[in-house]
Amino acid sequence: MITLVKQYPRIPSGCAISGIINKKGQVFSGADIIRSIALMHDRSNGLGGGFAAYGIYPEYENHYALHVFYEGLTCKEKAEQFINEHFNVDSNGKIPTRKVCSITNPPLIWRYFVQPKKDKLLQSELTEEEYVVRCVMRINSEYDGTYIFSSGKNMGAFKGVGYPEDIGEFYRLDEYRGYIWTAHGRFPTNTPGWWGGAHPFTLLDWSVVHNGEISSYGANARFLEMFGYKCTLQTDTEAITYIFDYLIRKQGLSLELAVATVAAPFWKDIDRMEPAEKDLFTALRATYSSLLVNGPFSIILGTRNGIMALNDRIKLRSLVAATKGDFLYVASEESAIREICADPDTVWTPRGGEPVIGLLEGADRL
Ligand SMILES: NC(=O)CC[C@H](N)C(=O)O
Repeated sequence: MITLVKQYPRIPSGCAISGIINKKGQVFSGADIIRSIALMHDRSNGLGGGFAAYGIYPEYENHYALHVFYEGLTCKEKAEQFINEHFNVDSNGKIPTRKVCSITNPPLIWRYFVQPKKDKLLQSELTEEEYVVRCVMRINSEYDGTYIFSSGKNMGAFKGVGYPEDIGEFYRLDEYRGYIWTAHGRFPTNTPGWWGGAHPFTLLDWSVVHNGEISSYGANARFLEMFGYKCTLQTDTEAITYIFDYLIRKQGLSLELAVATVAAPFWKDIDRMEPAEKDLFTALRATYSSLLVNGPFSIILGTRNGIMALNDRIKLRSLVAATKGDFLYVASEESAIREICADPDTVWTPRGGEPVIGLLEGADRL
């Protein structure tokens, strides 16, 4: 019999996430997070892998570390004109990589440690962070073949097309030391597997890795566009990163309220709340109705102050958490935690919509 249409198995729960924080801020190498995400190899399909690491650039802790993909040298020349016009570049170079057989056709991957040019910043009448965000958005939307995929301080994203353990090897992450590491193995849902589309998605110090699919992407992206965010990377997860930046940095919401916006309680639950709480949650849902994230998800949000893992309200994706001493671990599967922490103090599966927060000692908010 001739089969005209090849039937590929669809594995809707594919994608793996993992995250580790040492709450005392002690740094450790990327080897552990690579082992953890590698254990979940079969949850990805080789079309994306990536990591976010915090605390890795102590010698440049007051600089924004721009990690950039270029499709070629012409793109680099053009974008560098813009970068040099807007920033003082104190150091730059190729991000060190090693040859890995399975990683083919990488773009040019460059890193710049920069600070905004004082006069430009003054002229712009923006806060420093907003200035950086606008520059990132401008490059990513107006400069063909150029993508700034990381723009935080003392942190960095490392990502690409491949299995996550190979991407970790490629970027030599065993040679970096950070106090927070998050990782992602991708099984793309509706969009292409390309270098810019791999997770994490970052902006300033925010990073997000995500298992799931956002059915509200269009509504979310359109709302974000009104405030200068441009979703250019073709993966739904990008919008989640900008939503947290918008709600927490620009709107000044607490993490709890941002969570209540993204994974809002059901109306039937709001109806049963005490009057003051009911008013608050009603106002949140009404004001930010376009920022409700619909569809299945488990995510890990990273910032310099800690991590937060969160499931959609009805927990349509797996998420497990564990602690051991000063460490908090979160991952799609318990085995991925036990691979690097054989004997955790506590292990639990968080409920839908209930954030697991790992704060750095001394930090009062994420
Ligand atoms: N399978 C997944 O969880 C995919 C996550 C996300 N939607 C992506 O395409 O990258």
